[in-house]
Amino acid sequence: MTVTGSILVVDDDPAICLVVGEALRRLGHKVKTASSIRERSLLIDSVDPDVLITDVMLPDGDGLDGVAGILERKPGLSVIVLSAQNTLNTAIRATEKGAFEYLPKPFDLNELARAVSDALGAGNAGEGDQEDGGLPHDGLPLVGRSPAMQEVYRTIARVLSNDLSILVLGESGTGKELVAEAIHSLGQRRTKPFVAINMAAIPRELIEAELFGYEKGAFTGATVRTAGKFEQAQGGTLFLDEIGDMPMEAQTRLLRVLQSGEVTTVGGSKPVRVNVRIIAATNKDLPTLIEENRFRQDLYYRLNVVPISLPALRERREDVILLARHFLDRAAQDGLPRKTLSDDAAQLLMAYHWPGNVRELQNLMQRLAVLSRENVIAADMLRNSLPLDMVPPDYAAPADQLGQAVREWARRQLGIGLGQLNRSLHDDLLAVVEPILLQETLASVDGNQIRAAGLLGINRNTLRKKLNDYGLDPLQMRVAE
Ligand SMILES: Nc1ncnc2c1ncn2[C@@H]1O[C@H](COP(=O)(O)OP(=O)(O)OP(=O)(O)O)[C@@H](O)[C@H]1O
Repeated sequence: MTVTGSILVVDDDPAICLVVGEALRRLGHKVKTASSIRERSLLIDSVDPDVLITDVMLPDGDGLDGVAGILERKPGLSVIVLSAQNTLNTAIRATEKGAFEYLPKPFDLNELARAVSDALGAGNAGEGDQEDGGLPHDGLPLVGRSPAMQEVYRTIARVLSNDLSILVLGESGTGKELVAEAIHSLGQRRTKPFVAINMAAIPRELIEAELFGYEKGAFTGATVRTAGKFEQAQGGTLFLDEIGDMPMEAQTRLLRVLQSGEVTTVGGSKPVRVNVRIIAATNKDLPTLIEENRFRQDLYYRLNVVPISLPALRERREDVILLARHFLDRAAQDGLPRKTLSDDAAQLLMAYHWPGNVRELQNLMQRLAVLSRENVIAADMLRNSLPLDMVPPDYAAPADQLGQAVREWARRQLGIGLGQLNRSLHDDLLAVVEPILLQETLASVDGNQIRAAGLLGINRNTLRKKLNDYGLDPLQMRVAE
């Protein structure tokens, strides 16, 4: 049975209030709406909602400010935050303020409905410390606004206030170490050390000595007692990179340390208590390694308490340009000449397969910042720098491809005699291509209808009407800002 409740929706976009309000009412909830912080404050006591859904950018201020205060007065309330900013920063702030859920715009109505129903089932389950913990929000390291990255940000925000073990998964160069550093530097252990060790980069026979330390004389060359990475990370975070490459014997020892919370150096006998948060990472498929008896299942369960999967760059092409510009900006901050991307270069970057993921993109941008003589990086320049076999040969002529597709479509329609039916071929074609154009444009500006209308060269009302005419029912599609 679905639990229903009373909900206050706060958003300055009347369309969102309308759409969200309607959708929730249809599910049996009682809904009131407000368009500003002032109105929210006026209604919060009279409506006394079970769930508050609030936007962040409101006309009279930041919608997150004041949330902690509201929760203090109404501890049973659950807050769902909506935001078009889609950054790690917003996800973290929302969690810190005690929000139950954070939904980046454009969001899916089903997702919102599920969040509301979870919130009603749970009461306020916000894990935040209800106050601005003074975290270093500026210069957050992770760039990217794709839905997949937003999921990553949400998980990061949820693990900052606890010590759960994290397993970061993803291809090489997707940012696994960066995620580990972000969790450390934003979390409660940030004043203590962050120590990283790469299992694939250390000779197998030295891994245990590196991890657990060794006593003087434990082996040839051990001239002084040396603390291992566990001891070095005392109080902080230990990042175990390429964990899939760890030899079996070392895995057994690692498991024992994790279970007992104590390390004994190689050649030593006195255990030392250690308090470290473990973040492991791998680009290998650990369940397969377990089947092949190359990875311990019990260790896997211990490490994989919270998995974070980083998508390959080719699976989030919408982040490519954002990242490319970020790396060009960074190069400029480092004193290199400021470079920008031409439109065709941007298209080529989006079309490329990026086997080396973000690292490959970063290296390419740094190289171009140094080598390119022009201030605007052109596609030709990229063609010389990227392995050509990886670039789709037909990328350069999207307009030609579209023309060819239209030609084939028109011939097919005419061939089956549609012209004699009482229908308009012109409207039929528009009905195929225009919704795609509208949706893609909206998605590229995070659902902001004003900006989308600007890019399309039509006014906002026309855009709204078209969305309506094409049956792009805002109730069915992702909600725009
Ligand atoms: N989302 C991102 N925003 C900004 N920079 C990023 C992002 N992801 C990765 N990078 C940069 O790309 C490079 C590679 O990232 P990182 O070393 O974290 O990847 P990795 O997955 O740990 O790679 P490997 O598996 O090879 O160790 C780094 O210089 C990192 O700063």
